[in-house]
Amino acid sequence: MNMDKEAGPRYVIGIDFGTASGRAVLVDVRDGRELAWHVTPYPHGVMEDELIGCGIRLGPEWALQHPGDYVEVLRQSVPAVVREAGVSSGQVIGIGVDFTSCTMLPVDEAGTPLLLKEEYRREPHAFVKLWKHHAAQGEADLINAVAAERGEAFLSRYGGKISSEWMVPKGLQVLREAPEVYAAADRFVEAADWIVFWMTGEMKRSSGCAGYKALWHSKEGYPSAAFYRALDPRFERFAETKLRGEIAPLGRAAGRLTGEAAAVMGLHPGIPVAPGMIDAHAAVPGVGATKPGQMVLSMGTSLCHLLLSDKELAVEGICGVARDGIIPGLYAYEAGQAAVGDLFGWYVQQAVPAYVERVADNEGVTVHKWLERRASRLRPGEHGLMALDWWNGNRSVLVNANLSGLIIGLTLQSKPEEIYRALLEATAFGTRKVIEAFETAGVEVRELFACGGLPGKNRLLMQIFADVTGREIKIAASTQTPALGAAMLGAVAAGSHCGGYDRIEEAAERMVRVQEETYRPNPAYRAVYDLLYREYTELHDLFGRGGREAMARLKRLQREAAAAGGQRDPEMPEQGGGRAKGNERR
Ligand SMILES: Nc1ncnc2c1ncn2[C@@H]1O[C@H](COP(=O)(O)OP(=O)(O)O)[C@@H](O)[C@H]1O
Ligand SMILES: O=C(CO)[C@H](O)[C@H](O)COP(=O)(O)O
Repeated sequence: MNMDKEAGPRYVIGIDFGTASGRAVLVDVRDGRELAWHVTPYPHGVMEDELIGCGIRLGPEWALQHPGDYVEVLRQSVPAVVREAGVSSGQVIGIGVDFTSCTMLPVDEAGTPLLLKEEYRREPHAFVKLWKHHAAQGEADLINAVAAERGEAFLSRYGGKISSEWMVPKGLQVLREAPEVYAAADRFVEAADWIVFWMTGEMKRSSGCAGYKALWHSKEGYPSAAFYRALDPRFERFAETKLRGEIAPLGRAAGRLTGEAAAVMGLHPGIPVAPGMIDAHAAVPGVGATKPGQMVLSMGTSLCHLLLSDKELAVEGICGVARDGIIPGLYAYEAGQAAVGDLFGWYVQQAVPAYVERVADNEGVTVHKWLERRASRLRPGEHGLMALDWWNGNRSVLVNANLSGLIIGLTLQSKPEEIYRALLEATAFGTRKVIEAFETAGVEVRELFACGGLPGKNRLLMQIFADVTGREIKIAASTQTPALGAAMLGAVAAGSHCGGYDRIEEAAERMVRVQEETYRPNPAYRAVYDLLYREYTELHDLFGRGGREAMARLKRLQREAAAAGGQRDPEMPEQGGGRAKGNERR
């Protein structure tokens, strides 16, 4: 592409593919100003109960998506931001994308998703398995047992356990439950890599997705064939065949926009496209974090903790660590909580009494807002409740999707706003556990930044996080931080010769701001929260480490009942984290 053709300022587009929707943001390369953004809800949403359109029931813990929805985001949101910003498409010099992960799908030799072929349209295993598809826990347990028994060195890079959310358990589940789909799949790819392929025609694997979610290491590659064979003889060549593909490092273009993709997106062909980045990782440059000791809390449906450090140490229950994983020259650690916004969303959609909805409606506020206002009037400890935030299992530090939610202290006097506050607090206690795991291992946490949808939605939540962790929290100025981070990668993919930047740190210096207002801990509340945290820890250890298997047994009974045909009533409304519209209304 000849960038001299168009005079004037240069722009980049960042596209963030979240759990329920995708959004594009158009950013000025010179100063990071966001000129326009646009959200496209996924038409199929998240399929948790059945395959939309054909009524095929899914088992417990399934979560699927349709890749056509991602293309819809490109078709709608990209032209919309160019139009709304009033810029010429010839001034767009780079594109970056970030995606939830591990969100994976089987494709054929041509890169076409298997579910688009007639014979697989009704086959759940041919669909995209979303990051929060937890039905591969049995496979994850097997992988962890076999890896520990064989003394596989990679385990320590992943906090000692692999999560059911990742590529290998999901691939193994396909092999065991739908061997014909496994055989028909030329490869399994991250959705982040597939959408870059769709735009550029280049099927490359982003180093971040491969490193954090598919057990790949820049020096050691994937685990050995002997390891995969020990899992299942049919799985021996999994990495060599189904995961094959060039690894695309950060900081370079993965490819250029094809003519066909450019026509759909209303852009010029030839624009450099950066390799896909994990959504939470893109938030790190997006808030301007580039130094050791800086931790970014990417707070949305889930919460991802990203910590930069100059040391590599073994930390309990992290999701992964990689040198150069996000910022060149530094180690980037990832940990996480699998339900945060989704937990609050579940409560609002599934458990608040009808009167709350009525009163909120009369007052012209959402149920979330009403509950937040009421809960803000309570002092710490006043509700007498304590919750374990494991509604979607525990990602860090216990790495166990068989764990589930819990509230104790309920009485006949308990009020909805009290329960809501207890849920907010539980997620903050979970984050304190993660911070302590890093510090216990000797990895310093000096500064906290928060970004994602939640900081702008719920002030009480942010204050509770500051009080419970006892730390100041700086809030990203951008409400679209992962998309901004992705746009910055687009600027780096373009490089300075095309009007972008050569290094991500340079892009961060020029394109990022944090808000002036921060959340500071309230010392009086801190002391009570220290006491409450002790209670949280006692419950956490009792159910998470103490050999109490009640949660796992209940899940097993649930699976057995489902297998015997007693699945959920199709007339019941969808659960939290389902289709975007229902989620946002309240
Ligand atoms: N006022 C609110 N307080 C707390 N959580 C909220 C509020 N409004 C929406 N949520 C939750 O926020 C989540 C969406 O967060 P967001 O960052 O926008 O999405 P994503 O994680 O998909 O990028 C949903 O799970 C929803 O239940
Ligand atoms: O595991 C992840 C990142 O490593 C997922 O992408 C993430 O947890 C889902 O993100 P969001 O809450 O923003 O939808």
